[in-house]
Amino acid sequence: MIKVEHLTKTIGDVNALQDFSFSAENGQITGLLGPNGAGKTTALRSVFGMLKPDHGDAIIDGFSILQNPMQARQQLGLFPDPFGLYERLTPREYIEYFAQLNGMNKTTAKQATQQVLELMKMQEIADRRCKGFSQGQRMKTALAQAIVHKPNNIVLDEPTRGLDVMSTKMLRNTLNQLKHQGHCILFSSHVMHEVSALCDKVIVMNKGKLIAQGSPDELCQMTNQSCLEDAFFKLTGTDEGIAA
Ligand SMILES: Nc1ncnc2c1ncn2[C@@H]1O[C@H](COP(=O)(O)OP(=O)(O)OP(=O)(O)O)[C@@H](O)[C@H]1O
Repeated sequence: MIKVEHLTKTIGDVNALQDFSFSAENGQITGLLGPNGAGKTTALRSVFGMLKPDHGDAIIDGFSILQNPMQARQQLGLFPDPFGLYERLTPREYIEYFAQLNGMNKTTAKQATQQVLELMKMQEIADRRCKGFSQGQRMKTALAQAIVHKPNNIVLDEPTRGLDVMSTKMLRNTLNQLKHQGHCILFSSHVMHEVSALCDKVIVMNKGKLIAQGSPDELCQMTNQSCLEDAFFKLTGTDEGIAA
């Protein structure tokens, strides 16, 4: 479970986060939805401890990212940009390396890597260098790296950006599987249909602030609209950043 408590961050002249609080529960997919510049990435970077807020904290499975950063980070899997993979490594080498970075010894890391390669059905590409991989193969490698240490919580910043239809579908299926296994999944997006289709809970933010939260249906009811896109428009007063 991820609890974001009163995050506040000013960057230059911009109030990127203003007393921003929400929680993402286990066994649910929580979407952070907001127009361009709303503060989604800043919030997720604060959750991961890459950015120090001026005020507030993020608590991951009971560990404060500020007070206990090591323990808090060990409960988190961060989905990296699938286009930024180190191309000279094979998925097995890549995933094993990250398993060890997350505190596993060599033997345990090898076993955990084999398990995740099987889970993601990656045996055929496990020992090929990532150079020349398709989008789907890159996405699988990136996701496998994020979950190899079996983190309870998985954080993804605009995970489908640049992915083709097949890779997006594969990612959605995997996120749903992880949710059913009880993981807490938190991702940011401004793609409405993706958020509608995937999320149990949607956190709508704009200008660094929480605007509304609830299931897609609840947000529609709250605003008297029939689809999330219209509800979002009503809540934020903008259609900026809405992607088809
Ligand atoms: N390093 C920085 N320097 C200056 N301003 C920044 C910096 N990082 C973020 N900001 C500003 O903080 C605000 C929030 O940015 P953030 O990237 O968190 O938004 P976002 O919701 O992720 O946007 P997008 O959907 O466009 O990626 C924006 O106004 C942005 O310009």
